[in-house]
Amino acid sequence: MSKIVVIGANHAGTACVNTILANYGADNEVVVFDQNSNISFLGCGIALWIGQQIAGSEGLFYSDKEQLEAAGATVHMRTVVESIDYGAKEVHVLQDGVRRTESYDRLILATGSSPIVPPIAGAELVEGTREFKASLDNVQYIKLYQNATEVIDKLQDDSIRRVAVVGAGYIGVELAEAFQRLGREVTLVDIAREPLEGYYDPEFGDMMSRTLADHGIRLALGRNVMAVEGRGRVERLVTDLDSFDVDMVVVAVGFRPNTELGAGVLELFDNGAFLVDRNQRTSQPDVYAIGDCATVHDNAAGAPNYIALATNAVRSGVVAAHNACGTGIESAGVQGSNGVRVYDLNMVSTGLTTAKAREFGYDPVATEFTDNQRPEFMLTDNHPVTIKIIFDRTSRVILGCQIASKEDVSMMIHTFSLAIQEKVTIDKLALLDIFFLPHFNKPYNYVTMAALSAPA
Ligand SMILES: Cc1cc2nc3c(=O)[nH]c(=O)nc-3n(C[C@H](O)[C@H](O)[C@H](O)COP(=O)(O)OP(=O)(O)OC[C@H]3O[C@@H](n4cnc5c(N)ncnc54)[C@H](O)[C@@H]3O)c2cc1C
Ligand SMILES: NC(=O)C1=CN([C@@H]2O[C@H](COP(=O)(O)OP(=O)(O)OC[C@H]3O[C@@H](n4cnc5c(N)ncnc54)[C@H](O)[C@@H]3O)[C@@H](O)[C@H]2O)C=CC1
Repeated sequence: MSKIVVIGANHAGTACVNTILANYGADNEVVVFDQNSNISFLGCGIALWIGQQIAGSEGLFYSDKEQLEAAGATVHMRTVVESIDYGAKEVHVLQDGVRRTESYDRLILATGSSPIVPPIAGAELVEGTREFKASLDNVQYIKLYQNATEVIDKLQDDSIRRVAVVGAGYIGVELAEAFQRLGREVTLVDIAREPLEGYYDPEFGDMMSRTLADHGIRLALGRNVMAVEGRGRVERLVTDLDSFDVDMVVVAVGFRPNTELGAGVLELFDNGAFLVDRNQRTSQPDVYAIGDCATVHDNAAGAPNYIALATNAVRSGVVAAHNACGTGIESAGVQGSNGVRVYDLNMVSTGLTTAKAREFGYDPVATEFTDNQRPEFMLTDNHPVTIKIIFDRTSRVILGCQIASKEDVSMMIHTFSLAIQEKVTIDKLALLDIFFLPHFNKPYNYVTMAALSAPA
C-alpha cells in the first residue's frame, strides 16, 4: 500500500483524487488537505449568481468532503499545509491550532491560484486571512465562494450604487454585466486598450466594448490604476488619467499560482508556476503538480505556458493520477480554448492571438470572414458570425481562431482546438468535410470560406 498526499481539493485535486480512487483505490491510501471549508465551487457561476441569472449558489458545487471520503479518501478540511520536507517526504500541517506531520510516498500539489494584488494602497490584502480580503472596505477580490457571498451581501445595501471593475479580462466583463443587471452604475477599467486583450484580436475586443457600452457600462480603457481611496470604505478610484467616485471596487487583474510550498526546491516557470513535464511531474521525484499552480504544455506556442482554467485543472488532475499510480500517460497539451457570453454576444477563442503569435516567434497571417449562420431564406434567428483564423506564413499551420456571434457558435471552436493540437494547415481546413443543413449552416459556410480565401 502506498500513501498519496494531495494538497488542495478544488477542481484539480478533486479530479485527481477521484481518478486515483476509481482506478487504483485498492493499492493506495489517499490523504487530502485543504485550507478552505468548501471544495468544488464553480467560480464560473459567480457572475450569474451576482447578476441573479441563476436562483442561487446551490448548484455551483459538485463534490464535498463526504463524497471524497465515501470514495475512500481521508479528507482534512480547514487544514493548511505550511511546509514540505521533500527529502524526508513529509508535509507539515496546521489543523485546529495543532501542528503535525504526515508522510507520503507520492505527493500531488493542487494548490491553485490567488488573485493578483496590484501594488496600490488600499488594495493590499489583510495579513493573516486566506480569503483575499482587501484592507479598504468595499474593495473586493473574486475567487472563492466566500468572496462572492460577501459581494452579494454588500449589494443588499442600495447605497452601493457605483461599482468600478478593475480588469476587463474574463472575470471583469462578466461581472460588469452582472452589476449592470442589478441596476448599478458600472465603470470597467483596464490598462489595455480593448477588453479581453489576452484572448482576442482588437476587432473582437471592440465588439465586446460596443456590447458593454450599449448596455450603459462606462469603459475606461488604456488606464493604469494608481489608487483606491476613502475613509473606512472606498470612495474613489484614481487612474493615471482620471478618477471615479465609487461605492465598490472589484479587482480582477488575473491569477498568480500558489507555489510557496515549493520555494527554493521546485523548478518554476516565469510567473512562478510549478514547471511540470507532460506527465505532470515537477523537478522533484514523486512530486506532481496540477491545475492553476502548474504550467501546461501549450501546443500553439510549442512550449510550457501558464493558462489558468478549470478545464486544464481537471485534465491535469486525471493525468497526474494515472502517472502517480504507475500508468504512464502524457497530457495532450492545451490550446487555451475559452468562451464568454456577455448579454447576447458569444465569443470563443483557441490558440494564439496575432500579438501572442508574434511574441512566440511566428510570422502570423490572418483570414477573416463574416456571414450569416444560415441561408438568407431562413428568416428567423439568423445572425452574422465573424471568424478569424490565424496561421503561420511559412508552415501555414493554424495557430489560433476567434469566433463571435449572437449565434451559439461555441462548439465550432473545438474543431480549431483539435486542428492546432494536430498541426493542421489552413489549406487542409479549406477542404474539410463540413455538413450542410439549412437549419444549421450554409453550404459555403464561414469556416470553409475563411479558409478558401486565406492569403497565399
Ligand atoms: C470568477 C471566476 C470565474 C471562472 N470561470 C471559469 C470558466 O468559466 N471556465 C474555466 O475553465 N475556468 C474558470 N475559472 C478558473 C477556474 O476557477 C480555475 O482555473 C480553477 O479553480 C483551478 O482549479 P485548481 O483546483 O487548480 O485551483 P483552485 O481552484 O485555486 O484550488 C486550489 C485549492 O488548494 C487549496 N490550497 C491552496 N494552498 C493550500 C495549502 N497550503 N494548504 C491546504 N490547501 C491549500 C485551496 O484552499 C483550494 O481549495 C474561473 C475562476 C473565477 C474566480
Ligand atoms: N469564461 C472563462 O473561461 C473564464 C475564465 N476565467 C479565468 O480565470 C483567470 C482570472 O481571470 P481574470 O482575473 O479576469 O484575468 P484575465 O487574465 O482574464 O484578465 C485580467 C485583465 O486585467 C488587466 N490588468 C492587468 N493589470 C492591470 C492593472 N494594473 N490595471 C488595470 N487592468 C489590469 C489585463 O489587461 C487583463 O485584461 C483567467 O485565467 C481566466 O481565463 C475567469 C472567468 C471566466
